[in-house]
Amino acid sequence: MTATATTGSVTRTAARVVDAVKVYGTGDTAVRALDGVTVGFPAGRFTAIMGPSGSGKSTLMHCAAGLDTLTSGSAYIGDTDLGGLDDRRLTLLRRDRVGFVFQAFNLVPTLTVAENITLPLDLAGGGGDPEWIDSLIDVVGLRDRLGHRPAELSGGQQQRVAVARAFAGRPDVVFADEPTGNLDSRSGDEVLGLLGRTVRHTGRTVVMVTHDPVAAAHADEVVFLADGRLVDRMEAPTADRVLDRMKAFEVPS
Ligand SMILES: Nc1ncnc2c1ncn2[C@@H]1O[C@H](COP(=O)(O)OP(=O)(O)OP(=O)(O)O)[C@@H](O)[C@H]1O
Repeated sequence: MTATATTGSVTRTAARVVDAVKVYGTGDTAVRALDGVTVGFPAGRFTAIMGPSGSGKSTLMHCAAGLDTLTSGSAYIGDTDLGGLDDRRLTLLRRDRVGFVFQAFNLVPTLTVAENITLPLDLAGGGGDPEWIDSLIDVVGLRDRLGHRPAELSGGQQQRVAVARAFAGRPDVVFADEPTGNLDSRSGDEVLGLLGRTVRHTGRTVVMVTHDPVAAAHADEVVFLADGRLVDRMEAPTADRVLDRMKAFEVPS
């Protein structure tokens, strides 16, 4: 088991990368998007990845989630080394052990809310755990909308469906990439509160990329990237403290 010793307790790591390097392109045009990042995302916690534009946040998330491969170094989901998996096994791992929430809600317009939530499980040929899905529907507050189609929902409600879908298969970790990018601040706040509640109520793990200090403040911990490197971690963040930390990245003019 992957375990990180912390003071007085042992924290399991739901996902981690070790010495992660990602280079896009070759020669003069090569970009070193990740430059030797080692970071673990503790199980049962909500972690935000922050950093200036181009610092490597999305690249880190994509490589940690098995959506993209590292140039060198290793990425693990639990104890599984993603580098050791062929395409088929990687696809199965993403399907069975990882959930995703994207900025665009990516719901199927012709399906109802209930059908969208269970779609990945239905495609996998399972049906999932009905009790778990039932409790998720309450956590996301969509019980009275189950027969609606996405077009009949607000943006915030659609993202709540996407959150329920991401957790439906009881994944080890849910990766969220700017999940509030398409929402007004009130709906965004609701979705972030929901991600936090789901982590606390279910003991699942969320890793979220954001550039918004207010969004990051919903997380238990923030990790900061700059120029493809991990430069800081902050426990119990507040929007003001995150903003102050981000200001330190700005180049004085
Ligand atoms: N497919 C790609 N091909 C070439 N370069 C890329 C590619 N994807 C990302 N990059 C480069 O890698 C670096 C890191 O990009 P990444 O998208 O991970 O940063 P980010 O912190 O998520 O940025 P943002 O906040 O603007 O979304 C940037 O310099 C970017 O231009």
